[in-house]
Amino acid sequence: MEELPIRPRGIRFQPDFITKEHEAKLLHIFQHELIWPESKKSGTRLSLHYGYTFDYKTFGIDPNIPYKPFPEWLLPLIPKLPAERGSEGEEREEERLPDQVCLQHYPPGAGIPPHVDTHSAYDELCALSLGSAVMMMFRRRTNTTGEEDMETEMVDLDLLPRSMMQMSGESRLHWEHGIKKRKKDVLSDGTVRLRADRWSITYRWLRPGGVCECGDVRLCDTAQRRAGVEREFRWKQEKQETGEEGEMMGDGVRNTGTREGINDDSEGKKAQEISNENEDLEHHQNKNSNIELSPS
Ligand SMILES: O=C(O)CCC(=O)C(=O)O
Ligand SMILES: [Fe+2]
Repeated sequence: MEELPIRPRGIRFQPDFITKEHEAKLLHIFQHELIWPESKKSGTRLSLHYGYTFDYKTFGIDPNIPYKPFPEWLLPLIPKLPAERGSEGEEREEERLPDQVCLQHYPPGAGIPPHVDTHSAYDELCALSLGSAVMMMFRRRTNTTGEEDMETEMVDLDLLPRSMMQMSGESRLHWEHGIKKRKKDVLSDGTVRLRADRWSITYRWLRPGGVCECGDVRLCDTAQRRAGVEREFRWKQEKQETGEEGEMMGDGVRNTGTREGINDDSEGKKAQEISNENEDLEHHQNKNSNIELSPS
């Protein structure tokens, strides 16, 4: 996968990871063979999970929820990462299967709030896009002269159907990413593009040791815990900064600045199939209730 010569650094991108014919077969499976969770509100993002389930008490995997094997259709879609992968340059096994895979359906108009996938839990992230193209937004906030004075840098990345993207380094740790809830995207040449149904497959590898050393107190849950950041501070702060509860935040939460990984169904009900509306809310609640419990 080639690294894109843009800010944020660390985005690797491979257009046409699969053929159009292969994509058509997958979309048929997604639409006619898979059983999706029921949507409480039409037009919201839905997800299905494969592999291990995240445990918010240990920040590792939940030993009580059985591993859900990858289905046949998923096997040829697993990205092969280079041996030197890893945002901190650690040695990794080559071609280790991802620990968690999340298939998401975005009806036109659906989005995902800006977030970083939890630093302590996961290292590498990849995402395959299928169906409609969509504009993903990367966002970085820097504190220039003081708390009150935040500078926000935004970069749009066009996620073309059949493309595989890897987020590593800066793009993985120090920038948030999200997809605006809207029915159209405006391209860099001014063209307005209508959205249609999109599916994405997110691949996550657990971070060995479950601790991130990046030190980014704004985005890293390990750094926040070490700094004793007040539990609710992050979203209070964000609200103050942006007054934002609008377009990007419409998925049932006020803020997912450090949105937790994925499936939190500790009661074991429909363990791998929950709507993202609830999912984001649960992530947030669990984040808040478990941040002190995590091992350092
Ligand atoms: O839909 C995508 O391409 C990315 C989704 C994402 O950021 C996530 O699941 O954490
Ligand atoms: Fe993400």
